[in-house]
Amino acid sequence: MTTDSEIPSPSGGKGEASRFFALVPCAGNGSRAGSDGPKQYKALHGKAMVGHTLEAFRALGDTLAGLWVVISPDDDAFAKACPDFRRPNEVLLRAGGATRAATVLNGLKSMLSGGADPMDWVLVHDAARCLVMPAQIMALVDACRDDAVGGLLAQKLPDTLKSGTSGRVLATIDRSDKWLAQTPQMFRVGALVEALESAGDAVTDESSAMEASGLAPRLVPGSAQNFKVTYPEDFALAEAILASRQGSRQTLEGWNHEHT
Ligand SMILES: Nc1ccn([C@@H]2O[C@H](COP(=O)(O)OP(=O)(O)OP(=O)(O)O)[C@@H](O)[C@H]2O)c(=O)n1
Ligand SMILES: C[C@](O)(CO)[C@H](O)COP(=O)(O)O
Repeated sequence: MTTDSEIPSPSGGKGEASRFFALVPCAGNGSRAGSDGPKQYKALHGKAMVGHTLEAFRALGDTLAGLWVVISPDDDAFAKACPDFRRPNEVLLRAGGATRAATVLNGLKSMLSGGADPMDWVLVHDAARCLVMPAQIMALVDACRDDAVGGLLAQKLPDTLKSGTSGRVLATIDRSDKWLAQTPQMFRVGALVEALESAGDAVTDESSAMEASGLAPRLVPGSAQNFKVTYPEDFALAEAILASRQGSRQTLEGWNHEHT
């Protein structure tokens, strides 16, 4: 593993002038969620799940140079779910792949051909992680903008951790160094493309690809509320949390007002 202290700071690129892009993979089927159609289009608290996700990124305003969404080539739901996704810095790409990694890689390559610099940062975030808060995204940006590698939101394990087989416990695992990986995950565009190209389709997140390249991404504490809607019971929980926030958390000012 290469760590921060062993890696030279990026040089030869834009340095301080690097921009920040967000890329939202939105081409999954949601098979574990058991809903009719892809889960990211299910309405929660009056809006499609992906609409809540995009709202959190829009709240960053000028911090983001571009907000990219990658959908399936045959998607017929996004336009109805997010009819206002057409601001000057918003890009919709019909280039979803067979795996999340393929969808992300397709999006990143288009981003590079569309003028992004390899040294620009990209924040990759699941469409299905619709409870992310603008302040959490900014916490990741602030923690990683001077980092040599980049990093991800992640959560320490709140429960005792077991390994098991055939429905029986094998052992209790030391959880002191264990984290649940969340998104956004933030890396330099060029480095992430190279890492995903060599890691292949099997990696389930961007960090895994960077790790396979010998790098050690920074772990930035997220929160339990930034969970990925995955199973049928997750919809009700996400709906209840969105309702409890009463709309104001989706601006940085609103979130700060509520939480300070
Ligand atoms: N080929 C794929 C698979 C997933 N995703 C996206 O990656 C995120 C995380 O994926 P996850 O929810 O785990 O996967 P799904 O394929 O949507 O669900 P499942 O694995 O249950 O089928 C989601 O926003 C999903 O839309 C994608 O863009 N392209
Ligand atoms: C990227 C991710 O959300 C990090 O936890 C997750 O790995 C994607 O979901 P999957 O269940 O691994 O496909």
